[in-house]
Amino acid sequence: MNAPELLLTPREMRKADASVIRSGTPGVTLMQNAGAAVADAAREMVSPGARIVVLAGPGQNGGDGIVAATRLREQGYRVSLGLLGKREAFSGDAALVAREWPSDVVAVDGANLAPAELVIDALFGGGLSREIEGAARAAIDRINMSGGPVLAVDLPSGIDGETGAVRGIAVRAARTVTFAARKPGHYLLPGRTFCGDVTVADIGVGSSDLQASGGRTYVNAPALWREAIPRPGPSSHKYERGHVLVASGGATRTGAARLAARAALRIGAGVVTVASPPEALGVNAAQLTAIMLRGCDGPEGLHAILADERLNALVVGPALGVTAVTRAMVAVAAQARRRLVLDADALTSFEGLASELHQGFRSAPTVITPHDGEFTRLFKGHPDILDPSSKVERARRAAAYLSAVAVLKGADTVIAAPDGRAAINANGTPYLGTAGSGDVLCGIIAGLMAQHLPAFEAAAAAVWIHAEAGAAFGAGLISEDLPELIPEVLQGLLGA
Ligand SMILES: NC(=O)C1=CN([C@@H]2O[C@H](COP(=O)(O)OP(=O)(O)OC[C@H]3O[C@@H](n4cnc5c(N)ncnc54)[C@H](OP(=O)(O)O)[C@@H]3O)[C@@H](O)[C@H]2O)[C@H](O)CC1
Ligand SMILES: [K+]
Repeated sequence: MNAPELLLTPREMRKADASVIRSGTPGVTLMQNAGAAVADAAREMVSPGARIVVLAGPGQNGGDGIVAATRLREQGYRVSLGLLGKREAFSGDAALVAREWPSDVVAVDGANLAPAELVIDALFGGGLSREIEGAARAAIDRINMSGGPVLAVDLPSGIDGETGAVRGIAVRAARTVTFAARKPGHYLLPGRTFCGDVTVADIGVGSSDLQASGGRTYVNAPALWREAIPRPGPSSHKYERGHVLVASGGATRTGAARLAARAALRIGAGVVTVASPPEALGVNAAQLTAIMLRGCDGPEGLHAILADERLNALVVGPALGVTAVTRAMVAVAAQARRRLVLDADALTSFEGLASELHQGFRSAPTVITPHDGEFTRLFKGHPDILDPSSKVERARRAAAYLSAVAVLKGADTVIAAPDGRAAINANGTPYLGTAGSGDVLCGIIAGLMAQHLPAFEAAAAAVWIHAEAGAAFGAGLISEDLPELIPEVLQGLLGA
């Protein structure tokens, strides 16, 4: 089985580098390896002898660029080197490799990009620390205007490796070669859209060095949770596969619960029940077959239903209304100590009241699934949670504060656990932005938790499966399609 792919922030990457250097490999060897990998990628992009302009910044990223320039020149390419700053200003390993460049250099603003068949962007990588202005900004502007392909070293210059943010301006690359491990900024938006194809070069950083970085952010992919997906045994009966209860909204707001319920059943929960307000029983009954139905009159009704201990996973929120009654439903669900998924109105009903949920979920696995708007409303008054510029960090802090897994939705959905693990999802499709899509996601999460997946694995698997189903369908997707697409995705995962 493949190991989960760890993503390292620039700070964590520096710790990994330090670990390599402690074990005896000099830093300049890492730089030589990095530059050689960039040169290899360049050779794949242009024909022999092509004109290549390398633009190098003042740090180690520039050093990698100079190594690549030197290699490519030796291999017969017509290479010119533009520096941001003076050649003498390089320090450390970059100063060592700068001495080996045998030809002239020009200032970055004097580099002529017009004849270049390839521009190698080595202005800034993991050391970018502020907004880009002045000569560097003008250089990036010219790279983007040049119209030719750009190969970025480690990160497209201007993209923050931790957050994926554009620090004022950023290079638009056709390809990015990064080293040892991808960075969150390669996956988080908008960074992802600037990178082109990203490849990871092995520069001699071993897996124990990567572990030494302390990184706990992963790409969300089956390697992270496939082993946890249950396969029913020969003697399993339906209640062993879990019983999900989905709370329905009133008579004109019942569709969300049915979407969640259908998804929970499709992902393998043995039994699924919709808990319906009395006035909505008719409309729900008319549209449910394999899914069971029970009348549920508000929080007291929910409390009474939960006397049945076989109900082991709950979905509360979709289309329930932003009201004190919804808050009371959440309180009943939390006190019932069942696996719990909270979305939509369950979260918005606690606008500015996250403190009422603080640690309320400690006793049972809980997942919250806000999009950005719901997240901002829920954590109003909590700058420590809302302010970090990294989406991963915001999700992580929310998870720690609530003792719940936080799924911060979007085109770059982040899943974070209270223990600090986080995953960034990358297989999404814009077609998932359709009414009811989030309700289906809640149902998949609850269906997996009902089958005893731990909350983080359930949430991460559900986000991936949901996205995979949406991407498989493509144009014309509506939420009703999503539960019906789950079997194929599941069969692909389980090989059955
Ligand atoms: N294992 C690896 O991954 C290796 C990667 N390598 C490469 O090293 C870089 C990181 O190198 P570092 O020197 O830390 O950082 P940078 O080269 O990205 O940039 C630092 C310099 O840039 C200046 N800076 C930062 N932001 C700006 C800005 N907005 N405008 C102008 N100048 C800026 C910064 O100046 P300070 O004043 O902040 O100090 C530095 O001068 C990594 O990306 C890889 O490419 C190694 O080669 C080996 C191993
Ligand atoms: K770069």
